[in-house]
Amino acid sequence: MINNSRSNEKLPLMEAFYTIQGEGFYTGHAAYFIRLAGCDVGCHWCDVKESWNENLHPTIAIDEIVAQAEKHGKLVVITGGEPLMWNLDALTSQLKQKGIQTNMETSGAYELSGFWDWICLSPKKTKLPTQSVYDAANELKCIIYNKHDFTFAEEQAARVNKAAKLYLQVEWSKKDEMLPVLIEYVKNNPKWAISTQTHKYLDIP
Ligand SMILES: C[S@@+](CC[C@H](N)C(=O)[O-])C[C@H]1O[C@@H](n2cnc3c(N)ncnc32)[C@H](O)[C@@H]1O
Ligand SMILES: Nc1nc2[nH]cc(C(=O)O)c2c(=O)[nH]1
Ligand code: SF4
Ligand SMILES: [Mg+2]
Repeated sequence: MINNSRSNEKLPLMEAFYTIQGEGFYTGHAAYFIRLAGCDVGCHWCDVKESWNENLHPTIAIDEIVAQAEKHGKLVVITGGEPLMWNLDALTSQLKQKGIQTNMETSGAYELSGFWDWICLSPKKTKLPTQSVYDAANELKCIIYNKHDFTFAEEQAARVNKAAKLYLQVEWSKKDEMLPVLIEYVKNNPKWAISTQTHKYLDIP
């Protein structure tokens, strides 16, 4: 049941910016990113470790986050940090009331909340996804840092719902070493597609 009332709830916000989605199924599409603070999953290669401690970022009223989002197109990507550490029902229902598409980037480590048009699940070994996110994910995006990550990716593909699109994305610092391996893997296992962090090549946020 969507809560239609305006809310005074707040969420910890690291940053919000209008850019081009760099990864996964929506690569190339203009999107307003809302990066919520807080994450305890602890990926050693995480490219946004500044987001981990929510106490270092302000808490902002959801009304205000939505008012800013409204100024920038019709597609929002909620990311973090780990966005599912927070209940996202109020934020996503308000965005939808404004006619904005709600996409999310998540590790799936917490129970699903919110009302979503698209969920990108990027599972992590340190804190596996909940069943609620395996069931709802629209795409599975597994990060390849070393060869063992292909095994982990196959295990995750077996757990996610069968409609989810499957992507392998090279960990940025390992791309010179692992991208050729990833390319061969996808040629041999064509149920997967490659996702690259195109925004880093384009030098945009
Ligand atoms: C920073 S995370 C935030 C959302 C959520 N915590 C998650 O991990 O899905 C956004 C996306 O960036 C990916 N990512 C983070 N660091 C990366 C890196 N060094 N190389 C490639 N992808 C990375 C994550 O796996 C995830 O798909
Ligand atoms: N351009 C751009 N695309 C992205 N896709 C997922 C991102 C994220 O950090 O969640 C991201 C990001 O930080 N920038
Ligand atoms: S789950 Fe996401 S935000 Fe958290 S450490 Fe891993 S990549 Fe970074
Ligand atoms: Mg990023």
